[in-house]
Amino acid sequence: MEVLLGNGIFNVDGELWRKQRKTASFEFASRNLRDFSTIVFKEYSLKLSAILSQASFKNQEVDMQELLMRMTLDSICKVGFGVEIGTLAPNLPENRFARAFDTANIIVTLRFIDPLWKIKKVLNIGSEVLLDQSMRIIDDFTYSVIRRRKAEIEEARKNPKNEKIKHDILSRFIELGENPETSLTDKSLRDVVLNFVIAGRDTTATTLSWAIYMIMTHAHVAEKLYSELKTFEQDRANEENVSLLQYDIEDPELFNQRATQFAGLLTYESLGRLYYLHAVVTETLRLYPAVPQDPKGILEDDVLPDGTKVKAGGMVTYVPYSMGRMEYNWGPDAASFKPERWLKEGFFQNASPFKFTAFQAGPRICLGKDSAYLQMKMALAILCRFYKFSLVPGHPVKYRMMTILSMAHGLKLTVARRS
Ligand code: HEM
Repeated sequence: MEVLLGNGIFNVDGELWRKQRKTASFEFASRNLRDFSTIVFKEYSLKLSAILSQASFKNQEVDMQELLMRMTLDSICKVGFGVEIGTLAPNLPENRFARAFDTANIIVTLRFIDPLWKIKKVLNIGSEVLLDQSMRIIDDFTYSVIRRRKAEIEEARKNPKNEKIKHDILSRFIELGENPETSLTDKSLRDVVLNFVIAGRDTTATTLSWAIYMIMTHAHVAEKLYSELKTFEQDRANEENVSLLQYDIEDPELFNQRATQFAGLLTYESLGRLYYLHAVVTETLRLYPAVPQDPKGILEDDVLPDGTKVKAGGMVTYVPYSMGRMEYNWGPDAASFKPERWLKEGFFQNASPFKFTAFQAGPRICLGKDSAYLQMKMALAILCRFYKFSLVPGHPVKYRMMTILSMAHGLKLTVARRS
């Protein structure tokens, strides 16, 4: 994976990992990044809502997984390096960076099962040529953003009065790297940014796709969620002293205005009160963990706590997909989608990360978990409050066998507006 991930957090161990983990944990805990992400996630969820509204008026089918991939790519590029790449526009434009990024991601992953990839690389043929071309596009784009950000930060420093504080992860890493001891080269900055894009994009989009699939195939869940969101909306409107816009679902303009008004009531804190929604997302990840299996190399001979001997040079894989479905862990109804299992007297109850392993556990537990929940809850709150989804008859929902558990043929659905 070196060509794509370099020395980024995913791809390194030891000191290189420890340093990045420390800086990134600090950043992820910052209020600035959280507030900036909340604004970005809201803006892009509303863009998605506008596209769905248009599709519903025109009775068009949409591929929800594709739209969600566009939404999360735009969001992570904005949060990660402060750039608007605009793939979630109504005409669904092509974007060179986005295409190259998808191509490189697929080819690098397929190297795991293609014994000939090294030969192809040496001879510069087949998929390795395409990978090379894609990496050039990705690197050109990323390095040009890094240079631009550095110049902006330099310029702002000359004019302290005009200093616009940038909240994207890249700007923060550039600033943190100004201490000569921790100074980061452009290559290290490139690795940091691309690792975050990889970490935060497909994982969130596929989880949202599975969540919508679960919601539309479990009518009682859709209704419970809708009812939680309606109550929330009224409570928040009362708290903020705003009167909710009266609207007719046949009026596109008013309908979109109303969705925007609802989004205005969604804050980081208030999203924390949507326990049923939180349970729906978590139950989705139990059955459809975005990282379904997570292999690790063995450095030294060792004995696992249950007595299993493992040998240096081999591999151990923990499998969140299986662990999420074991009756031993979840009881006899382990195979059923039941968000209620996460609630006690209406409040969300977390499980140990060693039991619910979708985000890993221990020192390398996912750093973006809270950010992912923030984005997923923001998007689902708006979508499930204003739309009802139906699967296009006959559309096959099948697994795609890649590192991330996505749907092989996308998620084709029709959309109806809700009052
Ligand atoms: C549903 C969404 C997500 C899931 C299921 C998920 C899952 C995971 C898993 C399983 C790992 C461990 C990988 C390993 O063993 O090396 C991981 C690591 C990581 N995740 Fe996430 N992730 C999600 C979203 C995000 C987002 C949105 C971000 C950031 C914007 C993010 C940032 C990271 C980072 C930086 C690591 C590496 C941590 C380390 O190696 O120390 N993740 N994630």
